[in-house]
Amino acid sequence: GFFGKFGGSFIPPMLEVPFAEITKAYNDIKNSPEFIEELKYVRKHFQGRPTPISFAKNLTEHCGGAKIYLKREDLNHTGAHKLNHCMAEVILAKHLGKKKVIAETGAGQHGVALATAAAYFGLECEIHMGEVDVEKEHPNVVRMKILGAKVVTVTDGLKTLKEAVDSAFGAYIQEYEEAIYCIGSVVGPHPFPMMVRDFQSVVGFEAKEQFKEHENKLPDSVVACVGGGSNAMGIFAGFIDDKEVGLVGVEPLGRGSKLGDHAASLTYGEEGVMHGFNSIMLKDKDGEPAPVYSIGSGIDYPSVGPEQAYLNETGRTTVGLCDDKEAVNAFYALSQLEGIIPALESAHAVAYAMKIAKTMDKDQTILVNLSGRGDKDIDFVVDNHPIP
Ligand SMILES: CC/C=C(/N=C/c1c(COP(=O)(O)O)cnc(C)c1O)C(=O)O
Repeated sequence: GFFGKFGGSFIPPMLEVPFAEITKAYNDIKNSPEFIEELKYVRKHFQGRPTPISFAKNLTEHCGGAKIYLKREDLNHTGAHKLNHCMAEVILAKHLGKKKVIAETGAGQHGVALATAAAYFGLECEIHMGEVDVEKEHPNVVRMKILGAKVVTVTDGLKTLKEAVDSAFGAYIQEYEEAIYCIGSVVGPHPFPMMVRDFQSVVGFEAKEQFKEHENKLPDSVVACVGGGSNAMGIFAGFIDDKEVGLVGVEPLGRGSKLGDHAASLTYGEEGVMHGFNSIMLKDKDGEPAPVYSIGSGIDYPSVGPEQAYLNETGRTTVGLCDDKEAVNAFYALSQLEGIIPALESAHAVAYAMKIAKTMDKDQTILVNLSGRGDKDIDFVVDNHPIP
């Protein structure tokens, strides 16, 4: 369960057996024809996969350099990439005879996706969400409830994503016999980072084939925003062995580089264990997870997936930065130039692509993982950042 020195499973002894069960069940089903067939079926007939790759012609001309392509995970059912792992996590939960799934959510996309998968497969769903995010991503809270999920509002600490994970894990520990934790990204104790990356890899495999239909070659750069790292690992999966393809994870610089004003874990963090895994995390002076901030509720997380940390340390991936202002600018630019309203998280990847496109030749190409749509963000953005 390690990626170099990163990853592992730092969990209380009482969870050793439940996590061993999850790991065994996953290893049992991941190559079984039934699991593969069921996942293929729900992806095609329920999620609406494959999602297209769109050439952002107007955005490309606006930037005046490399051609920008978008992998449209905003068109995946529920409006983000999250359903790719939630459907698989709930199939695994059923295989383990679980009655209930528990998770955290920040942007509410993972919460909506898990509630959707739980409704589809007939399981109970409990989502923990920071009070700040309950307010800010209100449309997604309403969707979770309509879908039959119980939403637990978390009022500890900063009342955002990190606290939602703490709270959800605490609830899971109380009922790990009949429930399973369905984590929202490539984070957490082994086997979660591996499992979620496997479940998201469909995005990268689709994208590699689709991109060659557009350009008859591979992209020069693949760009994705990084919160925990699941949408990035998913699209990177299709290109990881093609060394000529640059892989860029974009971290949120929020209000600036002062600790507490951003969530750029790989850029400013150091090695440390939190939420059951060793990775590169932002620490306060006591070595605890530092306060973090981003305009994107799904990327304000003080650590990052262990595989992401490993790929960055070995130089296979590089890190880009995007602050709130650039993200809002990209949110409006993509909307007004391409007719696509992106999630604020995804807007970080779009903003970075816009930045590097200008420095690249017109025959070069950038593929952005457009991880989600911005419906959840429209009131917050318009209320705080007037439409240009
Ligand atoms: C699990 C906590 C993260 C959430 N969302 C993260 C997110 C992210 C960042 O998550 P990762 O892909 O795992 O880095 C990117 N794009 C969209 C549309 C997102 O909603 C959530 O709760 O919905």
